[in-house]
Amino acid sequence: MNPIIEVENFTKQYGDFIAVNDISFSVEEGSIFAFLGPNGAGKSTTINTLCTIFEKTSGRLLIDGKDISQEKSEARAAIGVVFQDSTLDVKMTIEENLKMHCVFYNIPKKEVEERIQFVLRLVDLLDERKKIVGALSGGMKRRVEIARGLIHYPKVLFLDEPTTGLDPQTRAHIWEYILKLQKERNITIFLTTHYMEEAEICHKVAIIDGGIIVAYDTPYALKKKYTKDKAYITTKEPIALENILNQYALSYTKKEGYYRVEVEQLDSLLEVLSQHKEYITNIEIKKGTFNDVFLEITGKTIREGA
Ligand SMILES: Nc1ncnc2c1ncn2[C@@H]1O[C@H](COP(=O)(O)OP(=O)(O)OP(=O)(O)O)[C@@H](O)[C@H]1O
Repeated sequence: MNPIIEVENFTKQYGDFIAVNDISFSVEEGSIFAFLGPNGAGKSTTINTLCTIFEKTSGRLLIDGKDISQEKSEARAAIGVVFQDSTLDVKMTIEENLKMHCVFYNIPKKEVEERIQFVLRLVDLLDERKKIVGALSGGMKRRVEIARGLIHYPKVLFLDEPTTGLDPQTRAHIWEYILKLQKERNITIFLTTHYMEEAEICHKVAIIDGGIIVAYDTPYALKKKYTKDKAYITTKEPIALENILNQYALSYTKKEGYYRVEVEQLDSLLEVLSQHKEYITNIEIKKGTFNDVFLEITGKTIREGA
């Protein structure tokens, strides 16, 4: 697969403050990539630089093979952006907002209607096109922004925290559109998020903390590397269970009414269970979560739900 975004040794300083510190990564064409990190980690700085809004301090950033500093307009033509804060004109209709964007991108007049229909169909807003944006719900506004970000048919869509501030049902809907875009249109999606479950849906995730990429891989590989499954065992013979756990060198914590066992070696756990099976009254195995990944790597939990 082709990398459509290439970032090499990117650094961004605000005065003396280094907001992003020498990061490198690439994003494959047609994939969904998440930049996951807490407040102030450097996500918006990176996205805004890639979108040619901020100037880099140093490094090389390419979009669709175009250097964003030297071939700014070519790079811009390849990207669509949905910002954290709405930039729609609330006094205008959906259609008028989109038409204004067509002018901005020099879209030939004869193509405007076809494009408006195309992008509004993608986000299921075709019948609402005459509605004033100010009267729409938060979720609908976000969908209009996504439609607007697609009107010039970009190869890459940048979404800065696309679902922040939306209720869970609306968030799920926005995700339906994101997945549809990627699947049906092969558009590369680059999004920032602080929601763990959103990062989990993406093909690749880069975890950024304090301006540095601290991990970069598929969600599956990150969980495999940084988390351990846990077994929750309830027994009629606690002392016997402790003895076997010690014998197989499995770490455990005694809790009120059950034992929490770190599953370092599945073989060892299976041995323990088979030797102790007549006393076990309940067992539950929990997989490691993305929260565990983040905690393991950064030593802290990420702000959720903001
Ligand atoms: N214009 C600026 N001048 C000075 N410092 C800035 C400026 N913009 C951002 N910063 C600082 O750079 C760091 C990274 O900020 P950035 O907005 O990129 O983080 P973020 O990960 O996007 O966080 P959030 O989730 O809050 O948007 C933060 O410490 C922030 O205070």
